[in-house]
Amino acid sequence: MKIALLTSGGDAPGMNAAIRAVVRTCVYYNIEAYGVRDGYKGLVEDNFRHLHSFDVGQMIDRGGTILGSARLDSFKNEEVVKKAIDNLRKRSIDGLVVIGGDGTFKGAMALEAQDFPTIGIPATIDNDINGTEYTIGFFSALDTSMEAIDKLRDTSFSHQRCTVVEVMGRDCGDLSIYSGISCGAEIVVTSETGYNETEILERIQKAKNQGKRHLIVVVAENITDVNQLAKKIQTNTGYDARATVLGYIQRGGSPSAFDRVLASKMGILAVELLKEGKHNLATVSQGLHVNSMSLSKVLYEKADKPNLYRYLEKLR
Ligand SMILES: Nc1ncnc2c1ncn2[C@@H]1O[C@H](COP(=O)(O)OP(=O)(O)OP(=O)(O)O)[C@@H](O)[C@H]1O
Ligand SMILES: O=P(O)(O)OC[C@H]1O[C@](O)(CO)[C@@H](O)[C@@H]1O
Ligand SMILES: [Mg+2]
Repeated sequence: MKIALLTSGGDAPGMNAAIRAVVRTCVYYNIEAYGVRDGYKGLVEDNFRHLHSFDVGQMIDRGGTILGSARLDSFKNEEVVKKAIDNLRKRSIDGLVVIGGDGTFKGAMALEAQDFPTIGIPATIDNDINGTEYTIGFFSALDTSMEAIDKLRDTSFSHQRCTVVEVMGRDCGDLSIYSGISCGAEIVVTSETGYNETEILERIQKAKNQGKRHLIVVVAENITDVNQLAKKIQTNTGYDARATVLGYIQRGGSPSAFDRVLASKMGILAVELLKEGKHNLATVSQGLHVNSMSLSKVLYEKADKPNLYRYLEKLR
């Protein structure tokens, strides 16, 4: 049997641990593993490499992805997907493991629609895949944002400032809300909370009137210009205000223990599913366990996520 694997979309800490687990599990079961360079781009350009056990040594602790990643918009085109499948079939590859976010999973569904057996492993700092409680990379990115906001708190307190911090997550507020809980932020704004500038300014003004020395406001990306918001806070509330965009540091760095374990469990399961002839599935985290679920369900069925804002309210 031959299995190919790729990483796609934004890189996430723990992708290397997932690659390692897929390759080493293949070696365990006498399956040939082939790494594809730069996501779907390498699939279309026929950029494959046979991977051995030693090729994935010394990397469980490394951020990024040794296979490289890319965004290939043309993969939405059926002809481009067919070209990728031609390359896979030419090499007699029996199944493919794709490691990435929701977009990557849509690519997996496009491959399945053309009858190519595919398994998705969720890896994105955004935690925006419905059917899995957590995605690989999310908690590592959270550690990074938590450490950064802790540092901002030091200077924010010292200078009696209102500190506005922009956190990544595309359209999903999870990284922002978890950052807010773990750093004790006073206000968190995400697409789920909605953006009501007047109300935010009123709340900050109220904190000032109550004698609060400083404030942390976490704002998810794609909501508003945080520099402009800081200016408005300074003009309207009496706080000196500054904005910081955390940006791509959230994508890098060594994966946390949680992400390494999650990636290892999911990598093993992905290979075992293909070995058993199962596909069109994603690996998902459910509590402390790793399970599998159909790609369409994982993407489109609304998950019953806990309402984390509840915790924030009580901690204010
Ligand atoms: N509808 C689709 N059909 C086929 N392929 C798709 C589709 N959507 C996305 N893809 C492929 O998946 C790649 C990765 O998707 P995307 O850029 O959305 O990142 P992602 O996997 O969601 O990761 P992240 O959001 O963490 O950066 C795209 O560049 C494209 O090649
Ligand atoms: O790397 P790019 O293409 O700028 O994408 C940025 C996006 O990717 C993510 O970092 C996830 O990988 C999102 O949080 C962000 O919106
Ligand atoms: Mg995505």
